[in-house]
Amino acid sequence: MTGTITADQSPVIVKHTKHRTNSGGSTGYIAQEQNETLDASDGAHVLEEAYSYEVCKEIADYLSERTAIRPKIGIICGSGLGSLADELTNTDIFEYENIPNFPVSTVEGHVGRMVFGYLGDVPVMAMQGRFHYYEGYGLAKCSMPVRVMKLVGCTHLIATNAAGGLNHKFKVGDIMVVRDHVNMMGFAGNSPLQGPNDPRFGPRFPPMTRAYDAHYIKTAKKIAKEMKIGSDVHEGVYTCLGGPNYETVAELRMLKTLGIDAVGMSTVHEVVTARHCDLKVFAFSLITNKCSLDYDSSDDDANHEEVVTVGKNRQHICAQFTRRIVQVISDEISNQ
Ligand SMILES: O=P(O)(O)O[C@H]1O[C@H](CO)[C@@H](O)[C@H]1O
Ligand SMILES: Nc1nc2[nH]cnc2c(=O)[nH]1
Repeated sequence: MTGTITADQSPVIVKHTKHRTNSGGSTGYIAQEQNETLDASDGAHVLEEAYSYEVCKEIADYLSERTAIRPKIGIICGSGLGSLADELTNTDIFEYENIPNFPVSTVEGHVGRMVFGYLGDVPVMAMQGRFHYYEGYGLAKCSMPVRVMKLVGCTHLIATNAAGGLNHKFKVGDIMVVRDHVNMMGFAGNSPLQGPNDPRFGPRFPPMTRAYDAHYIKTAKKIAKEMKIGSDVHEGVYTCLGGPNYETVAELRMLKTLGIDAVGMSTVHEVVTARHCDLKVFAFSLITNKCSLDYDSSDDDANHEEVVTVGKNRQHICAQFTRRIVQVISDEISNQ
């Protein structure tokens, strides 16, 4: 462990930890620098695990060398939506535990594998399982696969998630196309981009005013109409909280007052990372539960079984919806 001094003179501890790597068939360890979070025990900023450009490239190369599929579109499957990846054909599948330096999925409804394959005739790579802050992974680590997607050659990210619906118009099973997000964890000083910036990924201060591509939002709504699910598909603002607990009524009332339509525990940091490295983003939430804004509500308490069950019940619609958006994006990439 080495100490350095930051611009604000607070002590910084850079930890060097060992990371599992099994490239080349043998299991070994490599040292890797870490990014910072606050260590309450001594008041120092302790960098949490960040993946350098070289390590992300190593992971991207590991994947690219083992598949001939060259995706331009990366997909992250939300809770219960992993079956989206089961729709892929001619797949090359990488279990997370076999990818060097990759974390593992620990949440039910997140299988834990990277699937390369074809959705229709479009090559994609899909994360069947994402990483969450509440699993003990820092935001940089949660978002690292987005950088890997970029280095594999993706130009677009489609992020899906399960979320609680705050907007009274939303029903369980509806889809909310994400118009924008409120980065609550960012307000609290936690960002996947914290720490030294590597300009090979993107700029120190990336804009977020157009985080979610307006053209794809419009396209998605058109697709919803064509699929005759227009009344089940909305547009709205998502926020991510740290979890793993669901929200209190007072917290939900506050979020609603802030203009939030759906709340979850993912996606925002992935999108920040994607925009930083200039990926175009389309995201949608499957509304898996209604958020109780009333202490006397007869709604069931939020629970992950319901979240996963609703995901499974709606997997077919979500897969069709995604497939059509992927086709439009792919056609546009081909015509550029
Ligand atoms: O955002 P995804 O991974 O879809 O899942 C959402 O659902 C889980 C809680 O039920 C949390 O992981 C939350 O983030
Ligand atoms: N934070 C949060 N995450 C969710 N994921 C699915 N439903 C919910 C919810 O109600 N709250």
